Amino acid sequence: MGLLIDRQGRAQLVIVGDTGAIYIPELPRSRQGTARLRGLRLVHTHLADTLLSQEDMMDMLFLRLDSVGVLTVDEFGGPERFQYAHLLPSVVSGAGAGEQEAEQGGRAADGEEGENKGYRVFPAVPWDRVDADFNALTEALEDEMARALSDARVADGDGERAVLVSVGTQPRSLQELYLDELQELARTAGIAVVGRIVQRVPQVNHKLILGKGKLAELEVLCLQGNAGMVVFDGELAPAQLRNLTDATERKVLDRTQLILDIFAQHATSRAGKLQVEMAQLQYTMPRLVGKNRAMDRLMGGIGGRGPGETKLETDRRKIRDRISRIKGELETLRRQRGYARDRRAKARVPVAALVGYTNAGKSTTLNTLTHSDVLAENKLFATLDPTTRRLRFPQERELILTDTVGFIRNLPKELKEAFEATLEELEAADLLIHVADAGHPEVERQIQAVESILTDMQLHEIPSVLVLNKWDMLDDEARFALRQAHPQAICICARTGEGLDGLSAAIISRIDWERGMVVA
Ligand SMILES: Nc1nc2c(ncn2[C@@H]2O[C@H](COP(=O)(O)OP(=O)(O)OP(=O)(O)O)[C@@H](O)[C@H]2O)c(=O)[nH]1
Ligand SMILES: [Mg+2]
Repeated sequence: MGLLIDRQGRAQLVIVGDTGAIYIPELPRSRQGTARLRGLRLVHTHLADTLLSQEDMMDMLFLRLDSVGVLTVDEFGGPERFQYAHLLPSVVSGAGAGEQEAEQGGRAADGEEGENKGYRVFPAVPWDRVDADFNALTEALEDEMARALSDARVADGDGERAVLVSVGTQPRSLQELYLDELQELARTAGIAVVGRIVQRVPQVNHKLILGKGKLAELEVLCLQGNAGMVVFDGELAPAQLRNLTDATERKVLDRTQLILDIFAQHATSRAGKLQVEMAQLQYTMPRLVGKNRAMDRLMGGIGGRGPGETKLETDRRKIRDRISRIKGELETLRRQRGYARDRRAKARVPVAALVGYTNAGKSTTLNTLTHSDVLAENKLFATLDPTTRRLRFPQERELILTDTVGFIRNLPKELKEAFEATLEELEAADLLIHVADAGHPEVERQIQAVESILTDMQLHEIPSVLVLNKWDMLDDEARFALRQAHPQAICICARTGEGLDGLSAAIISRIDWERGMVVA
């Protein structure tokens, strides 16, 4: 038997179960999102002499109960011992706090094992010696939660707050690296990350991705960091997105949606906006079934970016129409760009294109080389539209330098298609200047990712120069190692302009100025 008791001490619900369990019906959604407790505590009986179980803890977590208590019953139905537990307001630090398996009933009572899971379990006492003021306890808890919350607000502004999750078959260390990148993406999108979960599994659970234990851990992190959003690394299938949204009662995003969101924020030109809208529509359409609050965001939530809220109500047919109209318009823009390219080709002005991982310093390099003022900032995908500048060398030599959208590993397929027109600029290039961020811990992996994308796009035959940028961030040892690994590379500091003479010389020497073509 179980009672759900409100803060005035009134029983709101009486639940009668069988010998093994009670089933708590779906409760109305909690007030004011995630910061507060539900205002109900559960007291229930265990017919055997077992104390609070893992199941009880999960109920407390998922329902955000003020507390959960158990009363054990002897063979004659008389009360014996009472034990209770409540959630902890402190922010659980670090990921993977709970690798522990589900505990069996009774064990939770011993020791403070629950501490790092975000709840506290009190020792059992005889039922007539219970001495706890549940209201005072709850009040103190909510106070502390509110305080932790406002501290966090001060620390990271008022953006949305999210917990990042990676579940996969890859080694944990690799998943951590991917999460680092996801965290950078989140930062760029204006989302504060309040927790991370990494789990290595032999096989990913198709329905929910996360097992029940991890889902509980996620709930703890969200609750304590007051996160209204969960971001998964990788792509979620439509059904997974729905299941996770239901299970967590929070907005659920995957990496692709996050990238699309950033693109939507950064798109400025007509073509850029259309391309992003098309990618969003293509990715969103199969995910439109059912109610998913992630769509609020995806479909133009904050600040009205993206295709806009009203489109949410439109049916698939309209979306399909919209996609084909956008395709038409993009085709026109693409043709116009083609003409411009043809003119340049006729004039025999050689073209060099800056390519590279996002945030490597492509725009900064363009700025310093051509004394321009293109937007360069410490954000991923700051540049979406190709920008061209003329670059003059001595002896009347001149070339066109193009800045392009950055690459990222596992570039979502929808984006690749949508940005085809932009990336077409690259096909016409005589020389690719591959800018890499030498100061990034993952520089080698990023260089490889860029090279494999170039191969994918069949651009690997275009001559290229590797540029190791942000050289200023390295110590001598790191410089030596990188030089060894890439003897042909040109080391520069685009911010100060150091090494750019070397880059100019390399560009000049790679281009056949008589024919406007590159020396093979
Ligand atoms: N320390 C250091 N930072 C640099 C250097 N060059 C660029 N940066 C910084 O790196 C960040 C990214 O530079 P961008 O030029 O915007 O990079 P990008 O490759 O155009 O990036 P996206 O367009 O976002 O893909 C900025 O904060 C720059 O100030 C450098 O030589 N040294
Ligand atoms: Mg840029």
